[in-house]
Amino acid sequence: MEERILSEQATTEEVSLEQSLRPHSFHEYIGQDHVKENLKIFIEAAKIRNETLDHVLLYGPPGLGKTTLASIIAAEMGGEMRSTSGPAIERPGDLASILTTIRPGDVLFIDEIHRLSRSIEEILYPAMEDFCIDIVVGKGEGARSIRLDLPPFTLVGATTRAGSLSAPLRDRFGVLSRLEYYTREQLKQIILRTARLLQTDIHDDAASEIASRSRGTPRIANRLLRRVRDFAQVKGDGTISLPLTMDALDFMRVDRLGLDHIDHKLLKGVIEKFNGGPVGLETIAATIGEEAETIEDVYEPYLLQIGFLQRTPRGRVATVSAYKYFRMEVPKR
Ligand SMILES: Nc1ncnc2c1ncn2[C@@H]1O[C@H](COP(=O)(O)OP(=O)(O)OP(=O)(O)O)[C@@H](O)[C@H]1O
Repeated sequence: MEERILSEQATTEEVSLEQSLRPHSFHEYIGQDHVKENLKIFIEAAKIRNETLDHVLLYGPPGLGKTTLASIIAAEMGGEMRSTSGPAIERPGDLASILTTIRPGDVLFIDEIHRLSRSIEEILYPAMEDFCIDIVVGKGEGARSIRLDLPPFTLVGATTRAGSLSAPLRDRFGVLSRLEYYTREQLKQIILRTARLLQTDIHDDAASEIASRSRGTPRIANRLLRRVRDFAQVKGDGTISLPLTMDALDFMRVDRLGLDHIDHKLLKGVIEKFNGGPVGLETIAATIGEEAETIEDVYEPYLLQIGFLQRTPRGRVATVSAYKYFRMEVPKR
């Protein structure tokens, strides 16, 4: 997959930067009101009962703030967050060594939890239900299983694919919260907040423009803001104005809806080569030279969200809105 300014995934350089931009409380965390209000009630109830919060599964596209929310949950519960991810836990020992460092009230955050192997999942079940794990020590005939008690903790799992989670694992979460794409106004607030933290002057209309092109995703909003800030520093006086923002984003080939050349290629491919569809995912993948899975996970969700593409049992279909956006004549179907 080629480097993409609009990628929802964090780049290596962004990981530590994002840490410093992360909101630390529900108050600072913009949007996702429904999820926040629910969590606040559950956290308060758990505190009244002097218990840990039930395990939480956060799901939704990348970059919408799942890790941030997990760290806020930990802070609100007065614990620490230990982070790991599905692919990082290869052997039972990997999981056991994290679980045994947990202290009462901590949050164990497992990103990409749908990628845990079955054998690891099975160790997790008693850990989630009864706060204990069974580990095998020794080998061969001398091997025996010992039970270790764990302090009460909250598991926060994050996934972009809730449907890929096994049913027994999904059933062990007491709270399931779906994160939604952010509105333009919410993204604008996030951009203004980040600009303040980066000590950058930005005009209100410029923040709105970046918000419109951020695909409903805070990670992209913050990234575009930083790139536009580079332009402002090199080509202007450091202040982010609307004309400068438009020039910078056009130069980066991010259009007014936050679509780039790959989205254009995909949509125009469906329209021009397949008369608007329906066309199968594999065929689209072959036409634009991307993996089917990448299209499904990375490119398509936003195009579905803005109503440019539809999923039908016979394949993907370009909508009338997509035709109109590209000023193309809508065929009679
Ligand atoms: N609601 C929000 N308010 C302000 N900033 C946010 C919000 N949500 C996310 N951000 C910012 O967006 C960036 C990405 O968020 P985060 O890492 O939590 O996303 P994520 O959903 O966990 O992504 P991934 O699953 O790909 O790791 C962070 O730097 C954070 O500062």
